Amino acid sequence: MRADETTASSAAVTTQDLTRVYGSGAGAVRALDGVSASFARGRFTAVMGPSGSGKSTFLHCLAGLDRPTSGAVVVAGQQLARLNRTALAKLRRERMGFVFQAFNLLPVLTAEENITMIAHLARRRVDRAWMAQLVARLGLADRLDHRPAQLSGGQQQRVAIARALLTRPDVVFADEPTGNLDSRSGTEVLRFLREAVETENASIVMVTHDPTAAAYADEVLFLADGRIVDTLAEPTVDEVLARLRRISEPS
Ligand SMILES: Nc1ncnc2c1ncn2[C@@H]1O[C@H](COP(=O)(O)OP(=O)(O)OP(=O)(O)O)[C@@H](O)[C@H]1O
Repeated sequence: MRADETTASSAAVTTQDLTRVYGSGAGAVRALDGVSASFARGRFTAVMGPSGSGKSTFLHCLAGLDRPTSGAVVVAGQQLARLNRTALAKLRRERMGFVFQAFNLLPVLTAEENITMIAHLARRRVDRAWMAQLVARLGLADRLDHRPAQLSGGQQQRVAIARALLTRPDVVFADEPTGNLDSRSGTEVLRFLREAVETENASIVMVTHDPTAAAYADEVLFLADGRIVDTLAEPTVDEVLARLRRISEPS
């Protein structure tokens, strides 16, 4: 356990009254409108909502990829708005992991080099035993010398997951991680993320449109018009669909 974890709350990420306004004047768009949320350590949370409800904006603000107009984001005990660019980049490298819909692997690097890239950037010694475990569990052992173009989409996403987990981040942000995958590869990815939560106490925040993917989470947050309008613990596909339908109905 890191020293600062002994005093930190059980939350991996918290937000307080998060607001993000794009543009100004009559054309201003309030993409987030006072979102306060807490993502506990060792929990898998899905963020859902209709198109334009603010999901991507929320994830980008949580991950320090976008600056909120007002309100606070705290990751690993640090308030992002108080960090300069260098400190924010360091925090992102060392304490956050990322899994994107488009995989975002470097094409010139092998699978192994992609997996270790963030650890190298963070000047961290690669934990070889942990890496071997990840690679074995993700079924990548015989693919480590391949470049991304030589891998299937599912394999590329599994490389991205190994990269995200290798540094044992405080939180993994996943943006539609199954959006580019067929259902079998998508299921493998979701099962692995679930397993990482169960066995490694990983904390995952995942934006998804897919109720099946959301059902792998411990909890679903529903956004509409930039606000949290509902939450669902221990989600099932049917209940997620019912809640989404309710949100989309005109009131
Ligand atoms: N850079 C931007 N400039 C202006 N408006 C933006 C910008 N990014 C997002 N928006 C607006 O903010 C609102 C929320 O967008 P956001 O992309 O966060 O929604 P979303 O729930 O992720 O949507 P989707 O499911 O379609 O990806 C939308 O009205 C969108 O048009």
